[in-house]
Amino acid sequence: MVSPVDAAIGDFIDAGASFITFHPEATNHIDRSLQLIKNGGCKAGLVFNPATSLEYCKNVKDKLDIILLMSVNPGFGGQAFIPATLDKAREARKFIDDNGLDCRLEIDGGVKVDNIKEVAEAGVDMMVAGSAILKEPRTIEAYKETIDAMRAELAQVGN
Ligand SMILES: O=C(CO)[C@@H](O)[C@H](O)COP(=O)(O)O
Repeated sequence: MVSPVDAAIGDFIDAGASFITFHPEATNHIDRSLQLIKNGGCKAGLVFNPATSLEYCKNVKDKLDIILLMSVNPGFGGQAFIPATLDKAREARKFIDDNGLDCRLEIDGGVKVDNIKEVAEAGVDMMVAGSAILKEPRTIEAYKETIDAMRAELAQVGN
């Protein structure tokens, strides 16, 4: 979680970012921060901590290219997935679909082989997985095995 938001946006644009997201509670002017990102040619979005309401989306929906739901309290990898995030994902998916938005729905935190299918079934289309993949043994083969297992789970979505 970075604050102040607006001062950092230019740095990320200059560094070549394609998507820039920020926490709504970290800026004084959500609409202005989203506009700054879009004016810089990047896709823009909001990040929601587990206890932060999706209400912030309502008045800026035309500027949202991505909604990112934190499924842990940000800080470090290896935390357990917070199950209530699944309801929040369903709520966000409904908001995106009801408003006909061209907006990705991402989740970050505690995503593993054994919950990635449930996450996708809640309407999420981008997942961040850290410790599930980057664990011992730290080999390309081991990483691939986990990613393949995740892909196999995703192929079962809806079954
Ligand atoms: O930034 C954060 C949490 O602060 C996340 O990106 C996690 O680092 C993802 O790691 P896992 O929860 O998958 O281990």
